[in-house]
Amino acid sequence: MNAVINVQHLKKTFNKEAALQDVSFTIQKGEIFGFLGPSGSGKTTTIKILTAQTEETAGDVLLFGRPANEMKQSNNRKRFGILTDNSGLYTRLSIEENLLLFSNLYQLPKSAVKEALDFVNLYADRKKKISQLSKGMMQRVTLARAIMHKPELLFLDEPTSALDPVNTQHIYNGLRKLNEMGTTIFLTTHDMSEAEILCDRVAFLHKGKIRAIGAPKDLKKEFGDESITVELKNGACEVIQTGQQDAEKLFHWMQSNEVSRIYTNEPTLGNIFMQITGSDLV
Ligand SMILES: Nc1ncnc2c1ncn2[C@@H]1O[C@H](COP(=O)(O)OP(=O)(O)OP(=O)(O)O)[C@@H](O)[C@H]1O
Repeated sequence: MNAVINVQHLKKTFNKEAALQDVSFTIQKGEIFGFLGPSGSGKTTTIKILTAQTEETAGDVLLFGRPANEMKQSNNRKRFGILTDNSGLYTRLSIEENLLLFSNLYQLPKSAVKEALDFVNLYADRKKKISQLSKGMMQRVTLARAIMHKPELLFLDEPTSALDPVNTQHIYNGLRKLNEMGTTIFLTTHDMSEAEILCDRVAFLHKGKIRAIGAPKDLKKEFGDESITVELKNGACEVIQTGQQDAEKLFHWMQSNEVSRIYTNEPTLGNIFMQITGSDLV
């Protein structure tokens, strides 16, 4: 077993209100794992517990086989990186100066700063002061800091929530490369297309409970029907099943050159979330 994260029966209450209820999951080395849920479902609370910023009320939380609170120890800090919305950047310093400070702290070579700036597409803006940055640029600087030391485990809380499509794509490519080099990634999002594009497995979190967990393609198979839609040249739209009976219909339309388009009726992760919980992801 190569579990990087192992969470069993995790519970967290704030003033007697349950934020997490009996949450269990494991994440293997090299996975990109997505925690999907609407606002208030408990995503950030989970990241805070995993990164020892908040204590659990009950349950077992192991990182690299050790209790999560040991990750606070200085010899363990280098093993993971965290991106949250609480930036902790020095606003009067430039982007580059902030990253240089961080690289010194972790005794990284100077080249790590350039690499991190390229990762988040900010090399040209490196002299800008943090106080002058847009929300999306700030998010990219925080991400640069989180990945700079090439951690074994990376926590990303809504990593692209403030980014435009071009930078979002750039970050996705960077995260894939980092993952190929061995970094395990735990990310939270309520963007289901982000989860589909990036994640090997996802968990659906709703009101502090995991409602489903699995690879996006397996969840789609489990919760989808096997129908396909056939659009005919006369404008009609026919939904047919993938069995013998409807195969004959399809054969007939194809033979008589009536088919304009064919597509599967695969549900999106958002459809599945709605089907399971009765509510939207946003
Ligand atoms: N420090 C706190 N004190 C009291 N309640 C809290 C605290 N932190 C979180 N909560 C509550 O716990 C629940 C889960 O919150 P959490 O921030 O984990 O949700 P989330 O899924 O990350 O939401 P979002 O997508 O909006 O960030 C919410 O009901 C929230 O109000």
